Amino acid sequence: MSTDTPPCPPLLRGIRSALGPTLLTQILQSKILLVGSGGIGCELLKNLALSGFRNVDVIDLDTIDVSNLNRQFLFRSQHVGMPKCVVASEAALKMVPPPLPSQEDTMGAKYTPYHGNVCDNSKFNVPYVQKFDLVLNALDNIAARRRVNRLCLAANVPLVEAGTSGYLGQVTVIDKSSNTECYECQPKPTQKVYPICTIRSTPSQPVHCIVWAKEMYKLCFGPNVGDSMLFEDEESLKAEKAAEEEREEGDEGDNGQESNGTAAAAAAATDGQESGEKSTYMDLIVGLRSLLGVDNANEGDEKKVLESGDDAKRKEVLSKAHESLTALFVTEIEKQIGMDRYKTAEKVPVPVSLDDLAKCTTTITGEGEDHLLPPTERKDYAPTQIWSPSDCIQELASCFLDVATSTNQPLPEFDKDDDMAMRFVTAASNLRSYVFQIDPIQSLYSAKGIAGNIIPAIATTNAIVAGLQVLQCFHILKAQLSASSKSDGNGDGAVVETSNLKKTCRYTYCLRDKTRKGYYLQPTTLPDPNPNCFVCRNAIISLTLNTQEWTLDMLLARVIKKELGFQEPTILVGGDIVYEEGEDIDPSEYAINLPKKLVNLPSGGVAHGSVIRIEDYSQDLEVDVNVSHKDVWMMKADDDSGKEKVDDREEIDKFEIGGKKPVAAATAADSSDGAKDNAAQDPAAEEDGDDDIEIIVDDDTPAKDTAAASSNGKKRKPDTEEDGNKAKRQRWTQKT
Ligand SMILES: Nc1ncnc2c1ncn2[C@@H]1O[C@H](COP(=O)(O)OP(=O)(O)OP(=O)(O)O)[C@@H](O)[C@H]1O
Ligand SMILES: [Zn+2]
Repeated sequence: MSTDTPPCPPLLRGIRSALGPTLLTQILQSKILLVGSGGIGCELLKNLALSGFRNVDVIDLDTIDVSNLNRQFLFRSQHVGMPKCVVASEAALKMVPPPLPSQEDTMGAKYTPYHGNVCDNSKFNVPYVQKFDLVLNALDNIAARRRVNRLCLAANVPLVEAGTSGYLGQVTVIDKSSNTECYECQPKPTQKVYPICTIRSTPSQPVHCIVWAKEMYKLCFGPNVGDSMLFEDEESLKAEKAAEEEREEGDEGDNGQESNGTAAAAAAATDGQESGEKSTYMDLIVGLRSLLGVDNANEGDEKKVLESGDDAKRKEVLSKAHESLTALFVTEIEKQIGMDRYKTAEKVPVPVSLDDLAKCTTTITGEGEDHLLPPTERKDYAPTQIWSPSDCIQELASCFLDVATSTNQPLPEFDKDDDMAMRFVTAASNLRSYVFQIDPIQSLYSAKGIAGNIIPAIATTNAIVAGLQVLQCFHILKAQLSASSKSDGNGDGAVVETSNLKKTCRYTYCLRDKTRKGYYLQPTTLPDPNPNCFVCRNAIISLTLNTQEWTLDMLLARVIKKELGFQEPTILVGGDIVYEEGEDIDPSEYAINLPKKLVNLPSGGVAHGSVIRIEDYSQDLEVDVNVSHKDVWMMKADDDSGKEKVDDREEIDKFEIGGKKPVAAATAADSSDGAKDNAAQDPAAEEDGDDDIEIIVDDDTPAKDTAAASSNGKKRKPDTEEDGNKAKRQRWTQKT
């Protein structure tokens, strides 16, 4: 970067007075990458432009939605549907103070949009990031943040990371050469944790019913029926039955005492259905999927199951839907009551009335009499209305008809912004709430808030956080400037001084309530890295799973990609490659190993005590994984008995990443109990990959501690720097 001082554009004289001419020159000449041009990103772009930054790349994968217009102020209604990064870059460019007339060409500002996913390694890789003086994150999900974190570490470029959640926000600087904590040094607490048995059989809050309805949506329309935690087939039931028998044997050996006195534990032990017997609705729903064309569709298939005017088919769909809904909301409920499942429950469930269910077959959509239309098609419809049970039935019927007339099969994963998905989830969850007498019944509008786990975005918090990010940019540029001038001062230039951002940059919290000293912003020093972080410290990871049952495919999808965030992994066992992905690599070469059990992999296989090496050149990441074999999973009861209780999740699905993987911030800060740190994972329940997920784990898993810490909504108010560092248990739960 040249240090010639260009003349100052008139509108930047204020900046020059405040920061000095040298830093202004640095600002004018620096190259910045901004990832995300949503809520924070729009604010940031405006700040960058008005501060004089002239060379900015903007990456965003999204297009503008009407719902963005209230706070993403660079967008107007005519921009709806256009790429965010394009519109935002154009708007910001117009705000860049114009150069002096004589400087037109050399001072020309460039705001370059890239409409794409930052995880796309072919475009946004280490050499790309190395071109920048610093990177700014304005993202809303963990996967993308994780990706940028790794790219910046690999490229050794400082990253200004930020997030907001309602009135709370935080900004920090991650810099490899300054030895700061990285984004992944502290694992991210997940937002909600619900016991599986609560969702399946003992719901008590609207949110339990909504989580259930989202699983039901997956069961009815999802790309893979087995992905729904409500799915049952012979095989899974057989395994469940075997597990139960084992449990019973274990209990006998323990004088037959109930391991945990709580009603939830009792329900968990038997869960939703008698072991070995499918729920009454299961086969009907699987049949309905097939009738709707969910299972038999091929990609790009233009054929609809139900053409307009085909009354016979329409009748068939509605009649099958009626049968399934009756099984779901009447027969199965009666069966459970008959089995005394709710003997001790405060409220015994009440099946939906058969009269209401009959509305299913009379539902009409499109033109017709008002009273026969589903609620969302009526003239007076408003998303804040509360639907009666018969409204819910009609809405569900219309969803089934929509799917039958759609060519877009199988449906994508649940998305709160998808109209049909929200209609389905609102109706199904409310019917369940009616059955279990849970208040309040939700409107579509409020159900959407719960289903998407939405904390309303506060434009002011975004603005404050973006302001703080730009202040950090000034500090970084200043430190880079002083480091380069010191290096130059060595005469021969042989020793390159690196900037230490810990001296100048701050981790800053944006608080809702004032600190004792009366401040709403709480700056603290940049934390040191977690020595156990496998991303920035190359720490060894320990992994416990059933090596005789897990296949390489499971390991790859559930642990290596989903948990550890590898993008293009190469997996080595005993020094030999057993799997490889990436550009120029033939995926079929190692495909043969994917279905193999870990113990049967080449080079001696993976068993207790084996070490697997995983490398990812796209992220410049290598890690060793110490594997332990485990096939019986015991868990501690949450009462004081200290007695162990069998974890009743699918044995095969269980794994534990522990020891060397950074522990959850909440438990790390609060507890010295190592057992808590090793929360068993339930990958089946962790389908979604972003911040908005509800993780569903069983009762008594230590993950509960994490959830409590992240969802209690109370944030510590750090008054001193030390307090501020402790408050990091709350970090990174932000949405935006
Ligand atoms: N992997 C990614 N690559 C590029 N851009 C991303 C990626 N993930 C998220 N983004 C972008 O980051 C921005 C985050 O901003 P923000 O959350 O304010 O926007 P939003 O998703 O439109 O808001 P909301 O979710 O509240 O409706 C979005 O514009 C989103 O498109
Ligand atoms: Zn780290």
